[in-house]
Amino acid sequence: MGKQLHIVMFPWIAMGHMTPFLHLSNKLAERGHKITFFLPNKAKQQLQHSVLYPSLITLHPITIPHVHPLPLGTETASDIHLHLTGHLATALDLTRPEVESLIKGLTPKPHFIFYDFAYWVTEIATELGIKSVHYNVVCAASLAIALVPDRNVPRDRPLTMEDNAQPPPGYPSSNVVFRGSEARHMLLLGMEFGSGLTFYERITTAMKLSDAIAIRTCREVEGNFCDYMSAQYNKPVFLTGPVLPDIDDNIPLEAQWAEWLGRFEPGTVLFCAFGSQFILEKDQFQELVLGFEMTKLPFLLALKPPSGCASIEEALPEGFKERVGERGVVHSGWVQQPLILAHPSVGCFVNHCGFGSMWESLMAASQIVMVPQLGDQILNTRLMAEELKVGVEVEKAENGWVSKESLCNTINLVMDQGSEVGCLVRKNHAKWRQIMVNQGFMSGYFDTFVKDLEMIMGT
Ligand SMILES: O=c1ccn([C@@H]2O[C@H](COP(=O)(O)OP(=O)(O)O[C@H]3OC[C@@H](O)[C@H](O)[C@H]3O)[C@@H](O)[C@H]2O)c(=O)[nH]1
Repeated sequence: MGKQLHIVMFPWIAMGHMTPFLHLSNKLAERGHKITFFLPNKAKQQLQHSVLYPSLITLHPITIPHVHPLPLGTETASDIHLHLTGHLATALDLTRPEVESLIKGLTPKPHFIFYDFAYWVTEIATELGIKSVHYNVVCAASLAIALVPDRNVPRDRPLTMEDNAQPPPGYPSSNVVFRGSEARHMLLLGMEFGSGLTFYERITTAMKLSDAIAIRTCREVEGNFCDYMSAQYNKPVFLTGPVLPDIDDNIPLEAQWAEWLGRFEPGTVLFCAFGSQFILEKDQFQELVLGFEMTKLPFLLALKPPSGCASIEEALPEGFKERVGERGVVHSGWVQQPLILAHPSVGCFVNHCGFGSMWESLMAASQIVMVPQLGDQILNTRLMAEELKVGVEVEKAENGWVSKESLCNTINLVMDQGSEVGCLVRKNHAKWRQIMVNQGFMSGYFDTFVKDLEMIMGT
């Protein structure tokens, strides 16, 4: 090993950001590097068990100040409704004095600070002679389409749908784009996100001030978007690869799922999960579960209770349980998604194409059906469905509604052994999976990433 690096991690205070930053920390610690990770206290309790190298990784709690109108005790994005998130960014900015004094007190002096939303840590880093790396946990395509200097986001008026209709000049794809009313997902760019600055200003400033941009992706999948980012910001773009946690052979799949999945033939079960964040509306939730019922295939759905419902039971359509019997399970708790995907009975993964699930679906053997909900998930889906052609996106109505027929037809299309589309995505998926599971693929990315860091350390 070369020199031991000391790296400060300071991700945006949302589980979808802190978790991949911690996966990255584990990979760096695996190679002997030291990590100091700043995060709110509750998140520390939740993530502590995922620290694989406690002697090298220190989770350091920081206090999130109270900001009106956030509920008292708010610490992360999971504590609040999406529309309040901008105020949480104000709270993040108010941690600056604490973060600054913590960084100044660290020994040995850190070599790097990895951050994403806290653009101001770059000023602290520069003053102390520390390099700053803007680490991105979403696909390069979503950065390239939305968060580059050449995107025109007016300051003097609200952003409109027309502003969002076209990708920025030189954007390298006509497939990985928003279509029609999906452009509404870009309206966030012009919204205030923390006191006195928009989301667009926050993130583009954060990237401009960095010594390097790092992205959790790989060149094989997103090389053209990474090159575009590098040209837009005129700085190096380092890739970590997907950084998926290794499956721990000592932790088996929970017995209830192993037993239930074991009842079915290989490749016949539908598994569905929509990530850690998104909550469906009740009518859409019911429509989707009816779509699974229509397929006549066995299914395991790991879904949160829909909006306004305290439990899954109360949300299920009338007579649903009696009709599907033992063939279908709708579960509201957390399941071990990677282990379920590795089970031979699972034949199709219906998912929201969050960035973590996207990589996990590529690594799994099952067919892929995608129902994206949020902006970056739509672009991930287009990458998978239109560029790599490894899965199929369920067709939505213009207002975003997914009908049970549309879901059922898409699942049947990929599950039908004789279907042309099913065969094509199966073949392409097998090819990509082969590349990704190849020993050395992930570790090769990581070795290069560490070399990249060492290279800029001396500059
Ligand atoms: O029941 C579950 C659900 C999810 N998971 C795991 O939780 C992770 C979910 O991460 P995803 O990135 O797919 O989705 P999330 O919705 O949680 O993430 C969020 O941040 C990343 C963005 O790309 C997403 O758009 C955003 O929603 C996956 O690693 C998945 O394996 C479980 O282990 N069990």
